[in-house]
Amino acid sequence: MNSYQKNKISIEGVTKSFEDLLIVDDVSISLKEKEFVSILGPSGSGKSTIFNIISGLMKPDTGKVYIEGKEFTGKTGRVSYMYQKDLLLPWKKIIDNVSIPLVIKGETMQDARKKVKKYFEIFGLEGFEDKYPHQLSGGMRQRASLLRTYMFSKDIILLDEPFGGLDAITKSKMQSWLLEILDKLEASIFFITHDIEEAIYLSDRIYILSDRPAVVKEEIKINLPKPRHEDIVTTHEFNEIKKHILNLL
Ligand SMILES: Nc1ncnc2c1ncn2[C@@H]1O[C@H](COP(=O)(O)OP(=O)(O)OP(=O)(O)O)[C@@H](O)[C@H]1O
Repeated sequence: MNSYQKNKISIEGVTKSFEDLLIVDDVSISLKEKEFVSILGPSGSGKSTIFNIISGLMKPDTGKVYIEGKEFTGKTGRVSYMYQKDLLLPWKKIIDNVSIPLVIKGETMQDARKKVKKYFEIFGLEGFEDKYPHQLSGGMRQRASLLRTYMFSKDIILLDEPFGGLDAITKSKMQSWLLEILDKLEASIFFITHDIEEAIYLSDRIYILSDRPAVVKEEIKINLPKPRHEDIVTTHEFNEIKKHILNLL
């Protein structure tokens, strides 16, 4: 990553309280083009609130949200956002679940199906277009949710603990898969997690948040070589970063 890259997202001086309880305190963070940036912090520290503000679902009390340099504070519809519990509709086939964002944007079901179909291979879902969510494994359902999110807006994506509900083995497979397809997606991704190893393994940069109210404690650049493989988690460099983060939290 170099300093000439454009900001896809930047939030500046964002503060948010709920009923006099300060949750987010003067947070300024950014995401550059094609970057993968994690927001790592304790449970309940205000991470999802920051995503709600970036996506425009919530207005900050103070501060501003910019997307590609334009002000977007309180405006929805520009970035993809996958919630922690983003469920597929059980009564719809996978292809129709994934088509929803395009249909909401006004495309016919037929056109939407055609457009999403070409991404089934990248997302490891080829051949499962006409299955229902309960016929897929947990990892596949999560990939289908990710694809649905990606179809809303392909260039800027917010992922709120997308692998949080998966067992350790599936989670590790999903992380490796995500790293493999990142180049093809050509997206800039903000990723919420409270899993330190996940954040180091996947990210170009990590913002470490404090306990509530969330303030940015440190911004860490992850200079581990790419492409990254699973065994990187056993290296000295990886463990040094992990130790540093553990000391901060
Ligand atoms: N709409 C709301 N009204 C009142 N309080 C809220 C609201 N949204 C969030 N909170 C409170 O703000 C705090 C931060 O919540 P948030 O979901 O942003 O944290 P988080 O870091 O994403 O947590 P987790 O990792 O557990 O999902 C919590 O104490 C929560 O109860």
